[in-house]
Amino acid sequence: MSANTFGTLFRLTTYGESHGPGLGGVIDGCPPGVELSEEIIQRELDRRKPGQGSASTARKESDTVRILSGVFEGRSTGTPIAFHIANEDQRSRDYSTISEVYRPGHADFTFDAKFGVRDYRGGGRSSGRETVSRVAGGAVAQALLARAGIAVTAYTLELGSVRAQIADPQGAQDRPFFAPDPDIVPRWEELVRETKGRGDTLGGIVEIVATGVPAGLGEPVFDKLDARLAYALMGVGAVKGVEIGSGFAAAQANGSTNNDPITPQGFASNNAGGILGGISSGQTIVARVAVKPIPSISREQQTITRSGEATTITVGGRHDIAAIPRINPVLKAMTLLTLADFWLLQKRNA
Ligand SMILES: Cc1cc2nc3c(=O)[nH]c(=O)nc-3n(C[C@H](O)[C@H](O)[C@H](O)COP(=O)(O)O)c2cc1C
Ligand SMILES: C=C(O[C@@H]1CC(C(=O)O)=C[C@@H](OP(=O)(O)O)[C@H]1O)C(=O)O
Repeated sequence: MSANTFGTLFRLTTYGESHGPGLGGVIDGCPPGVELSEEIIQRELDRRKPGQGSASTARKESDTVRILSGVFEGRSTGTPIAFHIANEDQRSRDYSTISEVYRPGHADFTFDAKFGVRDYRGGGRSSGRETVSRVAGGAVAQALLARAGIAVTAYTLELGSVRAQIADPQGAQDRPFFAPDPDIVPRWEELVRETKGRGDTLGGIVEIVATGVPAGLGEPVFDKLDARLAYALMGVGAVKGVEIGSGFAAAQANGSTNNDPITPQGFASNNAGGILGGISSGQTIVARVAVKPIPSISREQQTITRSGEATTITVGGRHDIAAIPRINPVLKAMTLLTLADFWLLQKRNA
């Protein structure tokens, strides 16, 4: 399996760089008959595209998707679904300052260490722009899973250290900033303004909720559902931690409080986050992701040149202040791709 392919039965292969002609991917393994169109994929891409909200990069990309194969008269045909998204606003000349100098916190140093050649115009393959292909692939997984009643949502729980109250997680999907609590949005907007004014950036926590997942998805040993979900989510740039259910808080709990009592009517709580022994329990799956602050900051930082000499850098170009909320649909997509894979596996084994 190529390092650019995700999944086993439902596979996404992606290509493209931030400043190349475009990005895209191929979905292999989607059964025939799934309702699909450019509009259906575009709906998801529109949630991620740049230029929306005060935390977003000023780069203007319409992220218009073109389906090249695998869909006929509004349905998947069972053949590879290929899609392409053209880059429209590279303005690559803005990026000359990072050609010889490594940005602290970004992948410039490690990319050079690995490949010895780096397309310095923006983040290249390491750019968050690469996630556009994941969202398109996730939209295909969403269409497949909708037929089974499985749905995924992802919303901001914390921006910086300002936490939202979760009153209605299920209804959160279409709210501004993908926030479960609309009252928090003005406070977050103010935090973004103030942080941007200091030439700095923000991280946060995103919560992901999957409903309608039947009991039995996942494998008991190496391909545990929680392990594969963490792999999928950690594979997104800027993600630094993943927890399932009560997660890190479980370390301080007792068995008596952390266990979810089982009654004839079902589980009495959901500290497990919907997964026990690597297998879905039929409860709602809950994961949280820690997102680090954007590394490209306009404040002076200490670094080195490609030849190892000490220097400083003040990063220019067009950058997000926070990957949140644009990362939210990406995390949703990675969860959908993971679930689609396990769902097909379970159907095959049934
Ligand atoms: C949706 C999204 C948008 C991002 N926007 C930026 C950005 O504008 N500038 C930047 O320096 N990093 C941005 N990042 C983060 C970097 O891509 C990421 O930190 C980098 O690839 C290094 O990977 P790591 O943080 O996982 O180690 C973004 C990430 C995502 C997922
Ligand atoms: C363009 C997007 O976000 C980009 C994510 C990103 C990064 O380093 O992750 C850096 C910036 O772009 P560039 O690669 O040109 O420096 C952002 O604008 C996008 O998400 O569509």
